[in-house]
Amino acid sequence: MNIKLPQKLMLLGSGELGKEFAIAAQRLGNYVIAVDRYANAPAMQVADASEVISMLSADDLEAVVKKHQPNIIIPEIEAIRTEKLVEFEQRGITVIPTAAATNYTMNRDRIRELAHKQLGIRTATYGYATTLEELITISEEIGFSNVVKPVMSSSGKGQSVVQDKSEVEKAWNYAIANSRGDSQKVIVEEFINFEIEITLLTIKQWDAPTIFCSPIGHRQERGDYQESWQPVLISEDKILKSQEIAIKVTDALGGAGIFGVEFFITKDEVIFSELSPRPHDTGMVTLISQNLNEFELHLRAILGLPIPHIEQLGASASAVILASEKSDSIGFTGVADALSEKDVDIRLFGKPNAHPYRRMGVALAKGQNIEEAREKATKAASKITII
Ligand SMILES: Nc1ncnc2c1ncn2[C@@H]1O[C@H](COP(=O)(O)OP(=O)(O)OP(=O)(O)O)[C@@H](O)[C@H]1O
Ligand SMILES: NCC(=O)N[C@@H]1O[C@H](COP(=O)([O-])[O-])[C@@H](O)[C@H]1O
Ligand SMILES: [Mg+2]
Repeated sequence: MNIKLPQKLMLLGSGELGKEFAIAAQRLGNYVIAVDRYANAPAMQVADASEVISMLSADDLEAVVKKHQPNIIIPEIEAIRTEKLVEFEQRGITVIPTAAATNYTMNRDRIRELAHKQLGIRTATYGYATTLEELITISEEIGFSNVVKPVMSSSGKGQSVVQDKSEVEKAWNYAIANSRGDSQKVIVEEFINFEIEITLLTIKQWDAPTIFCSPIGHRQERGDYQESWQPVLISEDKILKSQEIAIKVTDALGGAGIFGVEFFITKDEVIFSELSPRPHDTGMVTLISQNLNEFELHLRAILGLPIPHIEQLGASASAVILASEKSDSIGFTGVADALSEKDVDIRLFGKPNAHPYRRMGVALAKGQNIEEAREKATKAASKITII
């Protein structure tokens, strides 16, 4: 592939991940159109043009594509009318990684069937339910503890850990209330008592072999990421096993770009969880931990540019800066204090409003070892107050 620059790139979703991607794209002189459901979204602040639409509306998508005529469409969130992406692809616009992949990965059941049934990959034992009665039956089959999630949701929305039968109804109501669109289907998974969970950033290229970043460890609360770090202390065998699974799944999905492939690592096993066909939130640690961050890698893979070498720069960590209340006018204090330590950096996303647990920024740190890097990132994040 010998691509001509600049390209016209349309981002569907313009949050913190899109913002860093847009910056990477701009650095190579590309033209970026940032699209999201609200005005002044992070990526819009650094894009050449922006549009506010409902990305679940085929008509809205048609209108912005017709107006801006992008060469490449880059989904940044899951909640998109993916059937419309198929149509764009048929008309010759490149969709990253492919229109079909975005559809598979936005439905937990579709990607799970592909990985487990079609490809024979080890996952948590699971089942589905479309009514409370079905959920009770399947929960008892799988056993407790288990995890209930809407098939259509992300960032832990609608997800709960169920300890026993008395908690099933609450989990059902919570999942249905927080399900995207009008889907009434949930997945129940056996609770995996993992030693560590990792994201394997996997870079699928048009004309070159798939390559990997060093695995990223992370800690989640309420199904949402709190801190991540790189590298992780797991055996070479387990790394190779996770790479083998990542190749299988991403080859089945096709196309090009970065994928965040999530695994649970137990004492003896590598268990596939799910994947994002785009940069991963836990991968924000690469903003400090690698010579090329996950956004630059995504861009190079999309444009068919070479990636001669990915260098891991040593023990690094990220910690999220979360809002604690609802607000329409955002300010930060404590930034100077947070930046006073060596090898600490922060990103404040510029989201125009806040609500409890909304991710507003991230602290990044390097240390002598992982413990120190995590401590520094967490400490820096805790110094920042949203006012
Ligand atoms: N079967 C399970 N056993 C143990 N923990 C689980 C299980 N499923 C999910 N979790 C925990 O919840 C987190 C979020 O789950 P999952 O990745 O499926 O949700 P998500 O909504 O897609 O999140 P995101 O969009 O941020 O990746 C996991 O990273 C893990 O910490
Ligand atoms: N796990 C997926 C993820 O982290 N996605 C990132 O969060 C944004 C939405 O944030 P918001 O909900 O605060 O608008 C998305 O646009 C993307 O950048
Ligand atoms: Mg996940």
